[in-house]
Amino acid sequence: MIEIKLQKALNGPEGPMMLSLDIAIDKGKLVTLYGPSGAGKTSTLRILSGLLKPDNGYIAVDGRIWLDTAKGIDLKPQERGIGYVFQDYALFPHLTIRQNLEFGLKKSQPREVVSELIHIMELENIQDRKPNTLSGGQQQRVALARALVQRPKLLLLDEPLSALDFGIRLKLQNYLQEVHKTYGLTTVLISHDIGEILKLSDWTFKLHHGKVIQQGNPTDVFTQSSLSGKFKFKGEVIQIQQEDVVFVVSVLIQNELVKIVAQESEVKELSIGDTVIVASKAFNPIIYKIK
Ligand SMILES: Nc1ncnc2c1ncn2[C@@H]1O[C@H](COP(=O)(O)OP(=O)(O)OP(=O)(O)O)[C@@H](O)[C@H]1O
Repeated sequence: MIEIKLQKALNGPEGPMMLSLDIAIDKGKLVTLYGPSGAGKTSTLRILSGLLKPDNGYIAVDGRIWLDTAKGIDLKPQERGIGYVFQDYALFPHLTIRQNLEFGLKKSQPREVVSELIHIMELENIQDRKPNTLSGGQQQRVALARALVQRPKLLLLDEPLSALDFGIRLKLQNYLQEVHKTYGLTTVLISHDIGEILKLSDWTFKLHHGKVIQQGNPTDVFTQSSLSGKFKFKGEVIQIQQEDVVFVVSVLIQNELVKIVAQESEVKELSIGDTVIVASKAFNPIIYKIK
């Protein structure tokens, strides 16, 4: 169990803002922080890792106190047993992949830890290459492996997949799920991708202006609108074509092109490049297994 109580005055996007949290995370769970830019998600991870000092705070992980400002306890980042993965992979460019992982080994650790991670993360074929010869997805796989070298108790992931293509992101999500289970991690993930959150996480905290405004099972947190019988997707208008008396609007949703029949009154306000919501009354949705 991780207990987190903290307060930190921040310069929010609209002026001074108090990040104020009192939350608990069960051991072994993967939880997500979701919320608009500037809500305080990254600051929360930085405080958990010890990189940012809160004004007041108490953090205990499995009964061990990492931070207690009232008692003057504040463990250094390297004493906290944390793996941290950022959106940019931050690998050492002059080291090979294997060397990047070995760099993180503590003196007391056997080198086999690295070989095991190379195996689990399927990095065998690229272990002797330098980071700049790898794709973004491969580099992020390495960054994830590197974060696990020291066998952290807590894995912090700050939008690690958001810079990657949709297909690669799905694959990396599978790796994430795999290592989270294999290593019995407790993981805190920041994500803006609701599909990713639904797929990966056990619990979601919705943050706004430094406060948790909603928390729960992600299906409950994100499907309130679908209880009304609707489902909806966000997409970009790619093409608008007139066909007889109706119009066909092509909308790019994720990486799929969806054609929607619309009336003249509906397309009047639309232009190519607009971001739109495609919504439907889900009277009879069809579900296909794709994997
Ligand atoms: N050390 C600091 N002192 C004061 N203000 C800070 C500090 N670090 C960050 N901030 C401000 O706190 C606010 C919240 O930042 P934070 O990075 O935590 O938001 P976020 O929810 O992660 O946003 P995003 O989704 O854009 O990454 C921002 O307005 C930021 O400028």
